[in-house]
Amino acid sequence: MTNFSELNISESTLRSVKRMGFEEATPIQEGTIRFAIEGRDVLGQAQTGTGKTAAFGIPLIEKIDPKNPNIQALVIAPTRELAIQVSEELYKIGYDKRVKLLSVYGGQEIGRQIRALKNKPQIIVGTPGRIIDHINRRTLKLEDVQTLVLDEADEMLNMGFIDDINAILENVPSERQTLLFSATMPPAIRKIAETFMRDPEIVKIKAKELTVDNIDQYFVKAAEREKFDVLSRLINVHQPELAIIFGRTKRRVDELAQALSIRGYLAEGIHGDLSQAKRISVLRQFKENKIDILVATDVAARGLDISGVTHVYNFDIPQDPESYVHRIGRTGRAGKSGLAVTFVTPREMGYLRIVEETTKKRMTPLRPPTSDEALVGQQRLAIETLEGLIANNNLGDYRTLAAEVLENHEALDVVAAALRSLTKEPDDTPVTITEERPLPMRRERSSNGRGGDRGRGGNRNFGGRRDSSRGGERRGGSNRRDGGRREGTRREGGNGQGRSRAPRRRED
Ligand SMILES: Nc1ncnc2c1ncn2[C@@H]1O[C@H](COP(=O)(O)OP(=O)(O)OP(=O)(O)O)[C@@H](O)[C@H]1O
Ligand SMILES: [Mg+2]
Repeated sequence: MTNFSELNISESTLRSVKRMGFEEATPIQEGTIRFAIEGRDVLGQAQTGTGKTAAFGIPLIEKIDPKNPNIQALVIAPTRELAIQVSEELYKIGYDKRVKLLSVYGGQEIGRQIRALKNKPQIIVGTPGRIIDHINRRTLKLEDVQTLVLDEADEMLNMGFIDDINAILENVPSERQTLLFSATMPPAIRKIAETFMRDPEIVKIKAKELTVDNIDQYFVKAAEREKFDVLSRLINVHQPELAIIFGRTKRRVDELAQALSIRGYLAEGIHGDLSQAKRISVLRQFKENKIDILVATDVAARGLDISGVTHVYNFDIPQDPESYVHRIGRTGRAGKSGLAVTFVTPREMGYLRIVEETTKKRMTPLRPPTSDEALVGQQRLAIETLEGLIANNNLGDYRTLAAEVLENHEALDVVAAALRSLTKEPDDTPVTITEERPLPMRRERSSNGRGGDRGRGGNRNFGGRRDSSRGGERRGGSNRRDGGRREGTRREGGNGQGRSRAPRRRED
C-alpha cells in the first residue's frame, strides 16, 4: 500500500483526500496516478468498488489551472446518476483548490444548465446526449479541454455510445490527455479504446477473477413463474440491510417494486422512463435507508457507489457478462463483503456458464428456501429487534407496563406473543409478475458439465445479441442527435411485452 503523499500530489489535494477518509492509495490509484500526473494517457482497469473515480479524479484536479476560467477537463459517464456522483467526488477532491465544476445531464432543465455554464466552470461532468446538446447550442466551449475522461470506458465505447463520443471528440482538442477507466474491458472494445489514446499506459490490476473476491456469488435455478416467491423467501432468510434487485425490463422493474410493496417490503423502482426528479428521489431514499430495496434496470448497474448495499439479486440473468460484473459490483465495495444471487431459468443455464467463463468464477448453486425457512429468518429478525431494544436500555415506562402484564401471564407466553407480533409472517397476497420469455436458448459450451472448458473462445456477447440490439438502438438515437430530447432512455428494455430481445437504448 502506498501513501498518497508518495504520489507527487499537491498539498491542497492531499488535504482533500485526507478529509475524504482515504489513508492509503488503492492499487489502481497507485498504479495510475503517477502516469496521469506526468500527462500520460491511461487505460485503467480494476475491479468494481476499488477507487477508480479518485484514480482519474486526483490527477484531473491536479492539472486544473485555477486561474484559467475556461473548461479544462471533460468527464463523460453513461448515466445521469453516475455523472452526478462523479461530480460530487471530484468536488470533494478539488475542494481545497476551489475548483469550479458543473454536471450536465438529461432530464434537468437546460436553461438552468446554460446559466450555470456562464459561471465559468473549469470541469464538466456529463452524459453524452446532453453534452452534445450543449455543443449544438454553442453553450459549451470545449476548445480549452486538456483532459478527457471516459468513466465506464467500455460502456462508452460500445455500439450504443460510440457515435456520441466521436461527435463530442470533434469539439475537443486532439492535443489532450485521455483517461479511460472501467472494471471490464472486452478485447474488441479495448481495440477501439486504444484508437482514442496516444501511447497509453495500460494499467490492469491483476486479479484472479473479474469480480470482487469478497462477494459471495450464488445462483438459483427456478422456473420463471416461481421466481418471485423464491425471491421473497430469500429476502426473508437473508434479511439484507440494503438490497438491489435487477430486472431485465422497465415493466419488470415496475411490477417487482409494486409486488414487493404489496408484500410489505420497503421497495421502489428506478428506470429510464421515470422523471429525473423521481429517479433522484428514489436513489436518495435508498441512500438514506428510507427504502430497503431498490429495484432497477441496468441504469443502476454501473458505477453507483451506495454504501451499505449488502445484497444484489439478479431477478433476471443479465444479457451480457459485463453487465453481471457491474451489477453485482454494487455490493462488496471498498473491501466490504457482499452477497449476490442470480436467478436462472432452466433454459438460460448456458448464459450462466458464459458469465462464469468471463468472470473466471463459479457461482455456488443455492437451493430455494422453503417457506418454513423463510419464516425462521423472520423470527430471527424479531428476536434481534427485541434484543436490540433491550440493549438500548431505553425502555422507561414500558418496564412498568411489563410488570403489570407479568402479574397476569407467564413470562414465556408474554415473550412469545411479543415475538409473534414482531415477526413478519409469510404473506401470500396475490401479486402480478408478467412472465418474461427467457433469453434465447444457448447451449452450454463445456462438454463435461460445469468443470469443462473455462477458456476463451466463442462469442462472449451471446451470439451477437448485443450488437444486433445496439444496432436498433443507434438508429433510434442518432436521428435525434440535435434535439436533446432523448429523455429517460437507456439501454434497457421497454415494457418487454412478448419480447426476449428487448432493444436496449441509452439515455442522454
Ligand atoms: N484510497 C481509498 N481509501 C479508502 N476508500 C476509498 C479510496 N479510494 C476510493 N475509496 C472509496 O471506495 C468506494 C468505491 O470507489 P469508486 O466508486 O471510485 O469505485 P470504482 O472502482 O469506480 O467502482 P465501479 O467499477 O463500480 O465504478 C467509494 O466509496 C470511495 O469513496
Ligand atoms: Mg467507478
